[in-house]
Amino acid sequence: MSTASPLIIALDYTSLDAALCMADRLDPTRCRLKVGKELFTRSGPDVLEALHGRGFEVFLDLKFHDIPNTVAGAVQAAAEQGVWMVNVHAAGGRRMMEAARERLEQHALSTHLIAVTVLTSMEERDLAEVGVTASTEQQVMRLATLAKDCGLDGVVCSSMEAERLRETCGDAFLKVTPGIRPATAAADDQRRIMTPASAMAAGSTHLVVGRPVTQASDPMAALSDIERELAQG
Ligand SMILES: O=C(O)c1cc(=O)[nH]c(=O)n1[C@@H]1O[C@H](COP(=O)(O)O)[C@@H](O)[C@H]1O
Repeated sequence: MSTASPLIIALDYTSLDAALCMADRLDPTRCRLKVGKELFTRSGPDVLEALHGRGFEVFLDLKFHDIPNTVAGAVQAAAEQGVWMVNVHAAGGRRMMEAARERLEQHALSTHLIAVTVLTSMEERDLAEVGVTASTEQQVMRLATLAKDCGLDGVVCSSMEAERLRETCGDAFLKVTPGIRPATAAADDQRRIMTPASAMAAGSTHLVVGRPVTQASDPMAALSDIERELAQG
């Protein structure tokens, strides 16, 4: 089932049962789901089959970062399981991203391939500690431009960079933005955050929302609140 909603709900759970319990409270016509490292490492591909069976499109967020041949193989494996979107780390470089994109093309796989730029949990001092002297924005722009040049469909970035990315990379280049927090929600471990409506206004094409929905006492009500905020602009 395809949805026009920009919302991607992060199923960050420790077991398949817990993830499916949440999926059963959500509606595949109103959101997509994201499966990340913890859930996938625990459940394996079963989770993808179960979510696809419930009609959800799935973003498999394993953030591959390895030598080109290994990443190309992993991206192919993900796409062959029918996921809607898969990601790699742009810091893996041109040859890695091109190999992944070419592998999808060779096998006529239509899964969206996007690249993580700078994690939304990172600030400038975190970048400096790993030897990146550029500002966060400069580093995001550098990696996003490289990802676009390698033929990727878009990037994961914070909504704080989405506006400049829209100017540089255009509307069609996907800007998938985590670090989304309704005004009343806690920031948790996120650093570069925005409200859902501001993130869309800034040029995000998709919003990744985890805890503000999955930890809410009524997740569907929390999702409806976000939809209402988005409709009001
Ligand atoms: O690739 C991601 O999805 C991602 C990239 C990033 O820079 N920051 C980030 O938070 N994420 C993911 O987005 C989700 C955010 O969840 P919440 O902070 O609970 O809304 C988590 O599953 C993260 O793994």
